[in-house]
Amino acid sequence: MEAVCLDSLILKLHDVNAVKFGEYKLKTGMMTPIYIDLRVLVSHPGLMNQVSSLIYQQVQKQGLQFDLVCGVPYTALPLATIISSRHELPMLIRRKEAKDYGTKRLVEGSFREGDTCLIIEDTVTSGSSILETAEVLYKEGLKVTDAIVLMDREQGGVEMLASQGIRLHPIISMFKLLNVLLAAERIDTQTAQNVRKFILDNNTFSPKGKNGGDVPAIKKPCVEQKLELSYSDRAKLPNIHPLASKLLKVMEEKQSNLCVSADVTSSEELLQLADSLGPKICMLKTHVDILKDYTVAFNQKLLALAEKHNFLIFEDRKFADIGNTVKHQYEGGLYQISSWSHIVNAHAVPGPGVVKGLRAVGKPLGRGCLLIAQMSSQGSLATGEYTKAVLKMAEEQSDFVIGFICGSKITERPEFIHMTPGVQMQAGGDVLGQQYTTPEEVIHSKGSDVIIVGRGVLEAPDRLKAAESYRKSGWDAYAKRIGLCVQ
Ligand SMILES: O=c1ccn([C@@H]2O[C@H](COP(=O)(O)O)[C@@H](O)[C@H]2O)c(=O)[nH]1
Repeated sequence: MEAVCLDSLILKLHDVNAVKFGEYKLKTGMMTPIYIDLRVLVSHPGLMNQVSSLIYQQVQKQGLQFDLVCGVPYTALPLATIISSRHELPMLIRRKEAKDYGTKRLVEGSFREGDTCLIIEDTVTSGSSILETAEVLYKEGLKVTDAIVLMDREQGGVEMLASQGIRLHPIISMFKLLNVLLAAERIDTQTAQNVRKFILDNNTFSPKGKNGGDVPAIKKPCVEQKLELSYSDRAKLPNIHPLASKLLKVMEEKQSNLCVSADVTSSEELLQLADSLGPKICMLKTHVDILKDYTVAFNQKLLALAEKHNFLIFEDRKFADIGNTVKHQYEGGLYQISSWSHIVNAHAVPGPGVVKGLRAVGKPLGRGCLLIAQMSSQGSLATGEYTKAVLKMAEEQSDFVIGFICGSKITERPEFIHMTPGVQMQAGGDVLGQQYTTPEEVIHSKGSDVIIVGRGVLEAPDRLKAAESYRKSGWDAYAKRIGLCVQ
């Protein structure tokens, strides 16, 4: 399969007038200064092949598992057809309207109830077209967990679909497109600024408010008006948890939103890592139970290094039992986690009692907890309604829950900190189902606050150099997210 360079593809799309600047009306009725018209692809078979290759590369990168593909009618139909034919993947065709003769089916093709269907789309604004297709497929007994889109206008489609339990994997973001066209002098700075402002001001996703009512659509920072708070602004919020405030201050001071996941099995190596990478990180994450030579002295040494280099310790214990049991697991046993780890995390599966149990031990010590709202591993069940329930649980115990382990921002409440594992410089995955996203994607596009990096640093030939690259990449992505207003 040919390797497709994203930047040159963007320029080619511009060449064939698939990217238009002016005044256009979207499906939603909204007027837009940029219109992506991928219908023209049918007149450019070479380009159509390249786009199809890129979509399939993304399917592979994400390690998606599915039984069938289905293109959203009509523009994505030929794309899905090419992918289906080239890779021998069975395809379905969704009809927009049923025929009034014959089988009257809305979905053409053979499938079994319970089969998983990957949706392929050309452009996403709100995500409603993908959802409409998914709903038709659901009615036929099919499952839809993932969708791939060539062009994401970054107006809330990813978030809306995530709220419905569908992971959307975009290939080109609106901001990437603008940057490439600007760098190639296809558009001027003013045009790029106008489009950016339009995109940031017109997010279509309105999550349901606490009482079930609509809340305003998510707003991001815009060119003239700063809407998103910086880490240091958030640290000063009146009702922020003191530990979350401390973390945000550390992040700002060290210009680091990097948490290194110290997944090594020797105490000495872990302490050496903490000492050498300490200046680069805001947090060190441990799995204390993988140490083969753990002693109580280890805790004290780690705490001393955390003070020396001003970082927090996060024991990734993933508590998941009834309140009474997690209390013991947190406070006692061999590891006495509450005595040295500033932050722990928990699954919400047992219900609010798990947080109550941890809180009983951790709150008097000034500790904090992250709830696992989503996971980076392939096929994770922590999606959709589950993620929403986790958010609700956090809101109800925000005197102890300081944020989330998640793939992307799940709430606009600035007091909560979003931390994302599964980060490497190259998107991809491992053979055991881990899925990687880049720092830029996690912080800039997905709106998370902290990148958690393990093997990206640990397996690098020079760990310090790698940690510095991740620190810089995560920080630059944050600066870009926040700094749009001060350009
Ligand atoms: O959803 C999750 C939750 C936790 N993790 C943990 O983060 C690190 C990631 O290590 P990499 O080497 O960067 O893959 C690891 O400790 C996991 O237990 C996660 O990956 N995904």
